[in-house]
Amino acid sequence: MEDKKIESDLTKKRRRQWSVATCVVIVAVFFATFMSSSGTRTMGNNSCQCPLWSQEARKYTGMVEDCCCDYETVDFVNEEILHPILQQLVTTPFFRYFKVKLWCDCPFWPDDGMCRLRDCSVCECSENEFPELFKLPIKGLPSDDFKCQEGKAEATVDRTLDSKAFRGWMEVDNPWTNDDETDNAEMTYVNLLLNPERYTGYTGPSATRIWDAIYDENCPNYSLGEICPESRVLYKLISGLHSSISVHIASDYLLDEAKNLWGNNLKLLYDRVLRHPERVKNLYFTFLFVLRAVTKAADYLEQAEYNTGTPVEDMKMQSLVRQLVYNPKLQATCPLPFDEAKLWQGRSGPELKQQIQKQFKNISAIMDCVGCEKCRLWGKLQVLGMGTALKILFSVNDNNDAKPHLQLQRIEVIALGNLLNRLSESVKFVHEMGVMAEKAETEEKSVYTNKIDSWLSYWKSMVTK
Ligand SMILES: Cc1cc2nc3c(=O)[nH]c(=O)nc-3n(C[C@H](O)[C@H](O)[C@H](O)COP(=O)(O)OP(=O)(O)OC[C@H]3O[C@@H](n4cnc5c(N)ncnc54)[C@H](O)[C@@H]3O)c2cc1C
Repeated sequence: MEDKKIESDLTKKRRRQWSVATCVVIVAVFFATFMSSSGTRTMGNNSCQCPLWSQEARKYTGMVEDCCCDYETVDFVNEEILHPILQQLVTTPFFRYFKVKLWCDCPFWPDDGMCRLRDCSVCECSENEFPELFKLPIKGLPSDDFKCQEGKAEATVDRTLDSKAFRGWMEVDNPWTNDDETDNAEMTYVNLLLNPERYTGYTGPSATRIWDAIYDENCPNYSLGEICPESRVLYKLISGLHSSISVHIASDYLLDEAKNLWGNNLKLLYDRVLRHPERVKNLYFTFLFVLRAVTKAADYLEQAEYNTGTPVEDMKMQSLVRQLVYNPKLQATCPLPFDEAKLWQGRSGPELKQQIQKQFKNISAIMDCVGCEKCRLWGKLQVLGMGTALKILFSVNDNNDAKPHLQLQRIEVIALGNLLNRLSESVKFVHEMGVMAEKAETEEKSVYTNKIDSWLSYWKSMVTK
């Protein structure tokens, strides 16, 4: 009898131990899942293996990889010089009107318009603030073609066309992009100030498909040995742009839809960018790359014709351009943000350039598949800006005969200026809010860890009872 009682006590204790152990395992699995819940695809674990670029270093000090300027200097130069100039520059009439083909003629798959918010649609350009020189009759465009936007008529863009090239500006196609920028058919004018790049609610399989296609396009299963510096540059530019878009979503997020309350979403900033140090590094890299293109084209940009018919604004703008491209502080601290001369040196340089140019062109074609009008606008603008930077850096050498070879279109300069501003904003936001976002994340995790610890202690005490 006594033996049976001891045995049943033991069985009960064992059962209790088993159930506690099972709970501990469940908790541990749950905790491990939580800790590793990045939920995001890094370049290291998808089909295109690029592990060389994801070397972890959580502190952003020293030289920006493949660049000639360190993180501290970039932050200083950006906050002291570039950001204030660029913020003013992009509000001028020259830079705020962008000519773009917004129609959704995706060459790869049917558009699936996944836009959830009205903020997805592009706003109309107001007639009276549009520079006179831009105004030309509408040419053969259906005004009621809303098939690729969620918004109603009031959310559509101004269809006024600009078939007249600005004085002093070339009508040349950008070899790095898919759209023919000299073709004014189906082009639309957009006031960028009315259409800020921010959270739009564009998410899910449609958005993922675009990013997947972009990465698959430019990083197609390179084995380790096949990764050349040029392909690495292209990957980093795309990743840096992706980081910048994510930063803008995080910095201007719809916190409360009912109250239409917009603000910072630091959790999103952490999850999508900060917790992946290589994405932050690629953002800085992309910023320096585009900055190098702008300073390399300094003479061209300084001498270009910026007449928009608003003399006071135009003079102010020209002065801002000079301050940007010939800035003595910038020249003293970061004279060569990126050294493009190191690329295309191998014997297969020309073929490689052609191949990478083709890849970038395809990436630019994918922009027509972005299922949210506003995202498509900024995607196209920034890809054109990037294409312009590539054109400046890789079509023109540093010899004295360089100038005659560089031919830029007005919209290329507008895209380049706006892209640099977007990247400058992202770098500033990451620098200013990064520490706070990381701290908030650590605190949240420690609250969670404490909860789990006390839970574990409770169960342990149950076992030993
Ligand atoms: C061209 C374009 C413009 C867009 N513009 C906007 C916009 O203005 N507003 C808006 O709200 N949404 C915009 N989106 C959608 C937005 O970028 C995201 O796709 C969406 O918010 C869903 O995010 P996600 O967390 O699923 O990850 P996504 O940002 O969609 O990323 C997809 C995958 O790519 C990888 N990845 C993420 N970031 C990087 C990086 N920096 N480098 C390398 N790999 C990375 C990750 O593995 C991730 O899972 C745009 C999308 C595209 C394609």
